[in-house]
Amino acid sequence: MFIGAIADDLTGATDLSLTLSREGMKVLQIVGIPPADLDIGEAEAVVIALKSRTNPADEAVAMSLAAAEALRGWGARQFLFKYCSTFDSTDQGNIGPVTDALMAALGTDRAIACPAFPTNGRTVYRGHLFVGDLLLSESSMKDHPLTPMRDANLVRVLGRQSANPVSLIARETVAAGDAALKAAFDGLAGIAIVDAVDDGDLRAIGRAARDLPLVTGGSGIALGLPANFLPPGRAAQDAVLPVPEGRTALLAGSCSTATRAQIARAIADGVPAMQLEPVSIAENRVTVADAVAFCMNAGAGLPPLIWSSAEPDQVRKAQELLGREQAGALVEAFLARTAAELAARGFNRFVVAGGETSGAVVASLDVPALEIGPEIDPGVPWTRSRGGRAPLALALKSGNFGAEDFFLKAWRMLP
Ligand SMILES: Nc1ncnc2c1ncn2[C@@H]1O[C@H](COP(=O)(O)OP(=O)(O)O)[C@@H](O)[C@H]1O
Ligand SMILES: O=C(O)[C@@H](O)C(=O)COP(=O)(O)O
Repeated sequence: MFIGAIADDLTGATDLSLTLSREGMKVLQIVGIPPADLDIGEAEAVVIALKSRTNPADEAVAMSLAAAEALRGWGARQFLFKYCSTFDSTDQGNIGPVTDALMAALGTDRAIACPAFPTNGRTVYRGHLFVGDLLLSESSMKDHPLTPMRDANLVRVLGRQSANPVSLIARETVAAGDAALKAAFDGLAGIAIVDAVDDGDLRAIGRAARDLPLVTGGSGIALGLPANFLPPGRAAQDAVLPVPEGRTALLAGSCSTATRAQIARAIADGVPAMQLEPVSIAENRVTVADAVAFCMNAGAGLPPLIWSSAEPDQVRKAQELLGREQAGALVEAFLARTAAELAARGFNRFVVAGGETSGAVVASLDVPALEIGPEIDPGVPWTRSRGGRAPLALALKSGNFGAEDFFLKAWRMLP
């Protein structure tokens, strides 16, 4: 096994698995910390999907170290810590503490950090993260329900989270050729934010990172890594998919701008939709049984959508009443229980919007591992469950990814 990856959320893990498999690697994505005796078969990359992005830092560190230990046991030659392309974190963590802990566990004094994902508009220039044309701090990420991002200077952001020195390797060095970039990596002490504005930069970073024990970043950082290990000319892996006939449910807990637009579009296109609201859940005015009945009665046409996504003002109000974590946890648990009940009633295809939401839903569905299927939109593949009670097709969408017609596009791709 070549690349051992630890992803801090489930949609991030599928995003990364898609990139690695398109670059030719045989990828196995595991959900949660695996048993030590799990057979990884012929996998050349193993991606362990955690749900550690918003946990207390010590929990995230403990989970990540346990995942690293499993990957080490399978002989990983290089470790990759995957976090969000919008660097979702707080001053307490978890990108810094987890990177520090992995560096210590791997016995290395250096690592690079690059969340760039140019295909989806995330670029890093002079250490500043851009989302499209906006600085991170001016993008909708400033209002994220769990990890509001109000500083675009990643050297500063990571500097507040990490005990290691944090420096910048600027675009000039990235563009100066492989030898110059490798020399910069060789001379590094601590963690370097690395600029990248296009896929060419990411491939150059990948080549230069060949000997680094630990690489961290968004899925883009994986573009150039497989070629360091695979024979030349390896083609993209076949996308697997077919699942038995069954019903589809659409579940949305992401409050991102993209997901809200996708919900509006799906409703405009005629999808039967039921809106959730955290305070109503807390007061038992809406129950899982209501949501299940709604889906069961939705008829044989377009798939039903259960959604909680709200504008920043509404999210703030719910959080003031319930607490930030409690509001999120209530919605996550509601959608997760709804999915489990639906799975028991013949639904075997789920489209889920939101990283934390997907983590909660998949945890309730008994899915030990995932195989990567065809891409729906950049960074979002269909996946098929491996192991577990019954085969499921799962499209796990990062909140801000996907075109406006994502929900029905995903649904229409299934046989
Ligand atoms: N109406 C709402 N009010 C408050 N929090 C909400 C609401 N709807 C969803 N949430 C919570 O917001 C969080 C969204 O995070 P996530 O699912 O990771 O989406 P994203 O991929 O956009 O980051 C989840 O914890 C979810 O339960
Ligand atoms: O890197 C990314 O942007 C995604 O892979 C990702 O991690 C997004 O997280 P969520 O928006 O919480 O789904």
